Amino acid sequence: MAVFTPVSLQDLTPWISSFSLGSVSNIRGISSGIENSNFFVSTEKGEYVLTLFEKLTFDELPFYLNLMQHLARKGIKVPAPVPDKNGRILHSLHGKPACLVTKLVGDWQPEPEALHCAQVGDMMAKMHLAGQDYSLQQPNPRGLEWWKKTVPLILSYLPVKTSFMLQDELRFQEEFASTNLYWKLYRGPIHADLFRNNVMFDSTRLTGFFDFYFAGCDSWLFDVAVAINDWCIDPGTGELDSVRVRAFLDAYHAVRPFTLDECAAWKTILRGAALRFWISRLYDFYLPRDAEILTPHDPCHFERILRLRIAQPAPELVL
Ligand SMILES: Nc1ncnc2c1ncn2[C@@H]1O[C@H](COP(=O)(O)OP(=O)(O)OP(=O)(O)O)[C@@H](O)[C@H]1O
Ligand SMILES: N[C@@H](CCO)C(=O)O
Repeated sequence: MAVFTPVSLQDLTPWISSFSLGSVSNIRGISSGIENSNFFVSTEKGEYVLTLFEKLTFDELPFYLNLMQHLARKGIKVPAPVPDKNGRILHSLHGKPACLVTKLVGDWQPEPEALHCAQVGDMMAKMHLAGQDYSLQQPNPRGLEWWKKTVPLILSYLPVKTSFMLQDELRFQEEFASTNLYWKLYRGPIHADLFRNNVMFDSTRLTGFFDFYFAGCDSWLFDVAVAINDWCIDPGTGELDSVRVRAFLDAYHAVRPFTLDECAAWKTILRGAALRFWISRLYDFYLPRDAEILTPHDPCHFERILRLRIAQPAPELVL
């Protein structure tokens, strides 16, 4: 279930007249997704995706929408926000912030292979480089500051040993964030949530990254680590698959070579990326915002991944 705010063809007809897209012939709610209300919209000019933002505000959205526009203009495969006749990309519909973006062809890939991972690594590196001159700034909304604020809220729900492990890892990450090494890592706008279900493929061809609504400025390596912890694992165990890891990292490195500092930080950042989703999943599990709607993701999955990343040597960033 995902359409929280219904939109009818009658609602859309006057609304779409502020765009140069001709008339609208169809609107279909999209059933996946749990954050926003999404619709496929057919117009005389083609197919688009309409999003009504259920939580993000008018003040928060310019960072995300302008980033997508900036990246799309530089040839990065992402949905491009469609400007209206006055050039505006952020709108209002039924009192909610809304935008129209280009529709990506294809579907997400639930069982990626090396050829998928290589394309994601390649496009991510290109996206990081393209984001270097993006003018808006926003810290990663699910970065260290959010971890520090959120962990105390969930500790009381956890078995004592688990809560110790969570606090130990948070301390470890805080110490790392105070080192010179951490601050020497390349940083800029990152997607920060580039899981399998946020990348579209048309058969085996990558057609775009989407769902930028957790993006923020953080280390590029953190973006790589988030993706590796999802694209290159056995979902049953969390173990890394060396073939897919190599395909991803080599493709990224071929576009934007990893630095020696990044090699030194890699294991810690991989752990941090696992911690980030362990915390958010614990938070959604124990403190759900809309209990009747959300089916929370399994937090244990990322507890398992974190334990593995702590126990095992990290894969070589560069061979
Ligand atoms: N630009 C796009 N082109 C094609 N399909 C899209 C596009 N944007 C969204 N979709 C479709 O809508 C679905 C839901 O989108 P999305 O993942 O952004 O949902 P959400 O509710 O915003 O976030 P979440 O993934 O956190 O639940 C996607 O799985 C995809 O099928
Ligand atoms: N990708 C996240 C959910 C959306 O941010 C997760 O799997 O926990």
